[in-house]
Amino acid sequence: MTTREDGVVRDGAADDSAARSDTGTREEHGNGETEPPAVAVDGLRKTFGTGEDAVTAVDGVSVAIERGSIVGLLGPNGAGKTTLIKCVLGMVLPDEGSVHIGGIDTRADPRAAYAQVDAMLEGARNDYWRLTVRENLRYFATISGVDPDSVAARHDRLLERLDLTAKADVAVRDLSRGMKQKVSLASVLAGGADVVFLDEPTLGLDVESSRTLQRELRRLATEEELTVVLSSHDMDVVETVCDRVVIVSEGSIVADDSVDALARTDDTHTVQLTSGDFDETLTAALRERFTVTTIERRGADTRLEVRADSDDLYALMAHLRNHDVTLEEVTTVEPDLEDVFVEITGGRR
Ligand SMILES: Nc1ncnc2c1ncn2[C@@H]1O[C@H](COP(=O)(O)OP(=O)(O)OP(=O)(O)O)[C@@H](O)[C@H]1O
Repeated sequence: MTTREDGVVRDGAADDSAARSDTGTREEHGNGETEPPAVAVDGLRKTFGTGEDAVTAVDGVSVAIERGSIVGLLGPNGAGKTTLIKCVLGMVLPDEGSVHIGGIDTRADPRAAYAQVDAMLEGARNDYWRLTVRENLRYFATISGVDPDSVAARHDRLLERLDLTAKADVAVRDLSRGMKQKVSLASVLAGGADVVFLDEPTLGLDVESSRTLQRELRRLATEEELTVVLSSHDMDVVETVCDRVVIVSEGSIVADDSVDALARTDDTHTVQLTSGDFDETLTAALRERFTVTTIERRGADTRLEVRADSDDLYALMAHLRNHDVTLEEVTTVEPDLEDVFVEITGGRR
């Protein structure tokens, strides 16, 4: 494994089947054989400090991540995402629990377990700025234990797909911030790792570059079975690129499902109500009693946006009936990941 954060290098090692174990869920394959998950975390716990100052950053987390999937790790600031990732990568020693990568116990045989893992933990700052883009890819392939000549075609493809071909022979220090970020990602992928951990990979990227990067991650997951664990505060990125979302709050997993399934479990609805009968007194009364998020004048009409669970919605409609309000239009807004996240984590970002 090579992490871009601290320069720690654990190069590839011979597979040690003695270190493989059956811990963690195994995936069924068409031929009836089972394959261990790409990453299996079981009962992971980590507390920093002692006594009154103790902070339990990871509080008994268990999760299995299947091969070829992109999993988004979300949570408010301080939820424990970074600590969890660092425990999985062996950069922080957990107090309890186990981590298996491709079925290999990371404590029993860390070299074999981490041989196919790479990570970008702090964006662009870990590339070698004096080296060109292509030299960086060759360097990171080499320290992953791969002969760079054997993956030259792969590097060309990566550069092309990330719109970096024209910059291949330019020193990284002469690139824009967004391009440096893309070089960082290309470096993480340069050695052909099976599992990559990406912390805020799209931070600072313009919309086009962010989309390019998301497309490439999806392609690698679908075509090459790359497994990606991606932590981000950008809900749109997570919603677009991830197969599955794991939400962490106060050290524990509070939700773990596909974006669609999470949206379906959200009992809070956003409704837009348009009427010519919303005068100031009625609007003030509604704001007092319900969660009115937007008030918009539209000619003679007013449109209110209200967030309400089923009980509130019933009470709201009764209230409007009692005040003889004629509704011109009622629209229900489908909850997006942001709504679900706010609901689950109590509004913390
Ligand atoms: N080395 C450390 N020593 C003491 N406390 C720590 C250490 N690292 C993290 N913590 C604490 O553990 C908790 C979880 O922090 P962590 O960085 O894992 O959260 P996070 O979800 O990654 O947050 P963010 O989204 O802000 O990056 C926080 O309360 C943090 O202050």
